Amino acid sequence: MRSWPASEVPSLSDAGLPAATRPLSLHDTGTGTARPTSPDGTARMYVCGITPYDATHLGHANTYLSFDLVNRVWQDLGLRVHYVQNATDVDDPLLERARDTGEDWRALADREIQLFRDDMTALRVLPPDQYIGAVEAIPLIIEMIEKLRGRDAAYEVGGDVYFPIASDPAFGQVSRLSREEMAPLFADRGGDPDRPGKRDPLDALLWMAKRPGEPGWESPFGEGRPGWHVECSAISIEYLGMAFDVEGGGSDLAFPHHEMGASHAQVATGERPHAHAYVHACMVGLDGEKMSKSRGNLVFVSKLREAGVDPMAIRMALLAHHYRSDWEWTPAALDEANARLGRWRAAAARPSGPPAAPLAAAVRDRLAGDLDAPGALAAFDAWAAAAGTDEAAPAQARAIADALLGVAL
Ligand SMILES: Nc1ncnc2c1ncn2[C@@H]1O[C@H](COS(=O)(=O)NC(=O)[C@@H](N)CS)[C@@H](O)[C@H]1O
Ligand SMILES: [Zn+2]
Repeated sequence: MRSWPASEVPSLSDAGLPAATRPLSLHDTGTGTARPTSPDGTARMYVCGITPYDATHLGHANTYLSFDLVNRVWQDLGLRVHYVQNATDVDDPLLERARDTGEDWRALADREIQLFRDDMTALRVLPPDQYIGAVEAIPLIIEMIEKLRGRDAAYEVGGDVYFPIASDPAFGQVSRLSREEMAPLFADRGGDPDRPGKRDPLDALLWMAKRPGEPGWESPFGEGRPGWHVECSAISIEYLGMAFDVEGGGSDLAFPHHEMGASHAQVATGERPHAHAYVHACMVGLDGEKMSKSRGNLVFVSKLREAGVDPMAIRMALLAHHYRSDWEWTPAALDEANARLGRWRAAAARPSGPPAAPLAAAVRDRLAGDLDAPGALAAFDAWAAAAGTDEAAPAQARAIADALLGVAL
């Protein structure tokens, strides 16, 4: 599937600034600590994409923006980044929405994915090298399920195929949750713990036999459609291989999605780990609840853009929060971001300013420490508020805002 146009990432050394040196440290859910990412030459990242309906709300945007910072910091360190993202363009919630609205599920997915591409482009989120839909990945998914069957790590219940978590001794090492904590989350997030005939309530669906009125694809285990988690296992391994650097998503993906996906990948390949770090971004809320389709408390990037809001102000409003601390959206956030953007643009339009090398060092230092974007914004505030006579500084400051924060001044 087509991704979206990439905005140019300026090289800070071309702008006359020193090279970055501090490696990026990210909080890894699997170990509960922030650890330096140590890609060998090419940094490999898989970020779970949208299920294409209700795109792109500010929660989605906040998550993709967080991993855009990872991409930019790695590029600033001189690393090549291999970035892969999926789109879950066939799955229960999508088919339900299409049924509710009477729209063809493919048309719904296509329209929402295009909206997502436009919003990501406006927010200057760099595109993945491969943007892969679940439907186009079905041959890969079937291959992975065959591998699991070959390792006796798949079994049938009523025509559907399940993954036995007992086949993975390391199950639980991504989320580090107890079984008591896993059970309710599994039920809440698409699982079917109470289905009779399963060996373990937490066993996850790999392939669902075709239901009447639903799409289905041929497979060696009957006509049907893929389960959710196996889609990201199959796509991530196909394009990145095992032991890639970062698997990313919002915190609601740690369990079951990333746990299960890692388990499928590790059992199917017999290799470990699936990813070196599992990185999870916070939940953005509105009116006291996590912004989510089911609650309908959504603020859409496209609606703000239609209302004439500068996408750079939206980006700055999101960057004002640490990527791992849940927060609530308020209209005031946009006013503050607009004012801040105005101050930065005025400062970067001056004929001279304070030297920019210390600014580059401060922004890099803050971002390298588990993406402290609020700290990086504060460093830029300080530069913008100070006077100086360095005539190269304003252009260098613009390059710093663009390359590291994705903000076009
Ligand atoms: N309120 C929210 N705040 C922050 N991130 C959110 C919020 N709601 C959803 N997300 C994140 O946005 C991304 C897309 O969510 S989604 O559209 O539901 N799609 C999926 O989770 C699957 N297609 C992943 S394979 C996920 O990483 C999810 O964690
Ligand atoms: Zn995923």
